Amino acid sequence: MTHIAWPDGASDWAVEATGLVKRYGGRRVLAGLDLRVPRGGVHGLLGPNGSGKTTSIRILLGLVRADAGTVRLLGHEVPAELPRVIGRVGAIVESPRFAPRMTGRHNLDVLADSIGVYRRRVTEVLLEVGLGADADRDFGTYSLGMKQRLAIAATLLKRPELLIFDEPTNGLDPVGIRDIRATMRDLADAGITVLVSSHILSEIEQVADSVSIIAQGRVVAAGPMGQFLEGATPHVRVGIDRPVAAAEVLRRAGWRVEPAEGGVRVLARSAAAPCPADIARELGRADLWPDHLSLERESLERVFLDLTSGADLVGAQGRRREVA
Ligand SMILES: Nc1ncnc2c1ncn2[C@@H]1O[C@H](COP(=O)(O)OP(=O)(O)OP(=O)(O)O)[C@@H](O)[C@H]1O
Repeated sequence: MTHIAWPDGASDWAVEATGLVKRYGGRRVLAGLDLRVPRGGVHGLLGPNGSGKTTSIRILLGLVRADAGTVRLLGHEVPAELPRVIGRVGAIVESPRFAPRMTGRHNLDVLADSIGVYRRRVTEVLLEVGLGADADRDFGTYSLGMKQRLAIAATLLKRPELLIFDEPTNGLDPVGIRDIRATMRDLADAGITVLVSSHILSEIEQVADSVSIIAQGRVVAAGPMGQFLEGATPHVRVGIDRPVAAAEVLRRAGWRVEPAEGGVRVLARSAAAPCPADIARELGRADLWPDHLSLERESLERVFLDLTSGADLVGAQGRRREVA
């Protein structure tokens, strides 16, 4: 059972993978994975470590052969028609290798020559990723974030329509992460489709227009980002120094209550969102006084955790969150 929330009639996919199965030894790493990436925007492929993100991406790029299933990249079947489409796709799957004693620009010049791209394109791509000012420094002196941006610049040389990045912010500091995020946003705004994998929710939440959540080798939820959060009812976060007593009172009053840092989280009694004033009144009657109450929207994090938390995911399908 999956939760797919693409708009009716959506059909313009940059990536369309159906029923992908991959086994390593006796182990099934992909278990019938269906992945749709709409043309345009940033699409996040979000999943815990080991869920099959890299394997899926490698299959999309024809680097690994699936045991079953089909892949279409920009409308072409992969791997059969790969030569016809690969020039329109840029990817970073592993750490790219550049020469440390050559400048960023020189590294790209060499690459441009080898793939038959004019060198003036090198200047353009360096500017596109914000490396204009550092282009003439040795690659070895770059921060990790700058190295990663140079790798992105390299993928842009051929003016791709689709970019695929596997965990591009791994190992970066917060500034590097922010820069990569901004770069991905800029590229998408310029009309390139960006598919980016990550196991870090907040990163995807901040940059992606749509998302596929992958767990144990399958896509368990997918759709435009707004769909995930819209369907979810808001909850009230209650900051209180006696959370156990507060939870008891609120449960008796009919709310669903969960522990939360510094207090409790109150979920809907019915389809309507819980009302902070009602909660405050109930607590006040029991001589319990919260230091704050805030109405919060469900975050992608909660949806993700519900969908990917081992036992729930496999066994208790009824408990899964509907996002459609
Ligand atoms: N070449 C291989 N041989 C054997 N097992 C593999 C191989 N490649 C991947 N695996 C296994 O397949 C599973 C999925 O790996 P994959 O790298 O696709 O996941 P991932 O979601 O990208 O995880 P991570 O974020 O940790 O990279 C893992 O258990 C991994 O150990």
